[in-house]
Amino acid sequence: MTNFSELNISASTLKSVKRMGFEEATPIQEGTIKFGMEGRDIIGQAQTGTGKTAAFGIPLIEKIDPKNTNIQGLIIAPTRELAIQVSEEIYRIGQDKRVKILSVYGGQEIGRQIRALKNNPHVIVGTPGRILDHINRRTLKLENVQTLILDEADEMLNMGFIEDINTIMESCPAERQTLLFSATMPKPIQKIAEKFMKNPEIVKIQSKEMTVENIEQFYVKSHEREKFDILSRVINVHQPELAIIFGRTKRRVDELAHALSIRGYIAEGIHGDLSQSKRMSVLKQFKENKIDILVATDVAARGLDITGVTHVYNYDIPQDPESYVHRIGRTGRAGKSGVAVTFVTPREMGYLRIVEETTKKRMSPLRPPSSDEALVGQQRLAVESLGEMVDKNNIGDYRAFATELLEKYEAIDVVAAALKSMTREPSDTPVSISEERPLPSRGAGGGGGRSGGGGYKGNNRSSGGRPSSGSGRSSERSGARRTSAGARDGSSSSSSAPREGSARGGRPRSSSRRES
Ligand SMILES: Nc1ncnc2c1ncn2[C@@H]1O[C@H](COP(=O)(O)OP(=O)(O)OP(=O)(O)O)[C@@H](O)[C@H]1O
Ligand SMILES: [Mg+2]
Repeated sequence: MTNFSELNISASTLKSVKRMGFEEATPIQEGTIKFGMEGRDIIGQAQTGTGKTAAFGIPLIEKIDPKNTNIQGLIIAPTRELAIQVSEEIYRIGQDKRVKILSVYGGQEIGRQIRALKNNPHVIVGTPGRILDHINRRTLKLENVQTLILDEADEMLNMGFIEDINTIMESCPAERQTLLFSATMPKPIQKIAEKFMKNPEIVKIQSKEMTVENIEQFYVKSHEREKFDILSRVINVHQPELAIIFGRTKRRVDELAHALSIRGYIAEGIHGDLSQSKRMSVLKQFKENKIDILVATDVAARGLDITGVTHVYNYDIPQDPESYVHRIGRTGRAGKSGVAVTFVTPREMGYLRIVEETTKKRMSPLRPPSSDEALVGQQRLAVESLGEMVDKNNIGDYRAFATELLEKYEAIDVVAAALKSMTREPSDTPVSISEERPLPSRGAGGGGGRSGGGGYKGNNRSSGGRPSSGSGRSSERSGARRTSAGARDGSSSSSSAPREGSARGGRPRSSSRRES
């Protein structure tokens, strides 16, 4: 472990980093900060939650000349929420040097951004679509950019973003430093990356597994129709402090959030069809623990750093192993522990094996808890809360009523009744979750896995092909049967499983995560 003071960083940055509570550099920080400060191009890969933001943020801030009024650094991130989060962390790192940071992303009034751009920020953090928009309006001048950073680099260089990234790169000087970071870097994408880098230093923090050790990983094999009830029971037993449930489509997320609310959980959904203000308010409430369960599409899978997320549930197994790595990486961050549970239908077992092959980590089978076990979980929670209330001792106002009750009833019955009233008893209020089309079937055991680049994203849908303009989200929405959670698991004959925003106007599927 290296202390930041041994890394030759300036006094002002050191002061900022100390204020952020960082003492020792994490391995990726130790491995890249030196090269970054030497001006080298870097591909940095390290597990989720291990401090990659500061690994690129510190050398970036070190190179900024605050007296120079040009934009000197550009960071591109795949989602709006991540752009905001990264800009906040970079701001903190550059605070003592008085570096000006501006984030630009879709869904925010452009006029406001144009005015802010006139304020001479030194660093821009943004999403590709909005950055391009500003380039086209000539409101963003990138000819003095010295450092270009792609956070979640493999996602940014994936089919859906690559054209935009190319155009943005062309607006930056050829003589610049380029830094690429991600927890995953499939070989074909790394090859693309190396083409526009100059002799990059490749820093991969080696570990046995691609996912962090402190996340316990489970899977539950279950039919589509059983998933929701099992999920509720598992949640009742786990009693997560904060949980994220990932669903495959926006409709799925809406329905799950609604169903969880009906069953008494404090849950909200987040996906790309919501207004930006709604997205931000949901995330804020989740960070402030006003929401216990965030239900999300992959829009929340990458980079988001939310303290206190103890559990991640994949209600649907993700199609790409990379997506799995990033989703479960929302827990177990910065050395904390976490639990991840992935639901998999019998037909999708092949995907589970491919995930395991990629992460080099086996998931343990999780036996679905019985409803009695789920009830015991909730009862324990009530016992704990009651005990805490007694310990806090601010119940004086209730003592007289307690005495009144105890004159009439046995003490044990009174306490039992209090516990019952506090227990969220497993509810069987009917909920409605539409069946999701299963992923294209894949031989259990890997079925050849991911050969070359062929397994990566848009290319691995050979059985289903690209969704044509007719097979996108909207047709899926209207076409799918709405059934109650207890309805039969109708196996769909379709081999395509559209994901968020896919096939809008016939675009290739991997443009699904594009945002402006
Ligand atoms: N040296 C450090 N000491 C202590 N905490 C740190 C250090 N560096 C980063 N952190 C904290 O660790 C958390 C995770 O960092 P960060 O979000 O940069 O991870 P990441 O590697 O980018 O993860 P992901 O792959 O999910 O994007 C943050 O809360 C960050 O403030
Ligand atoms: Mg990150």
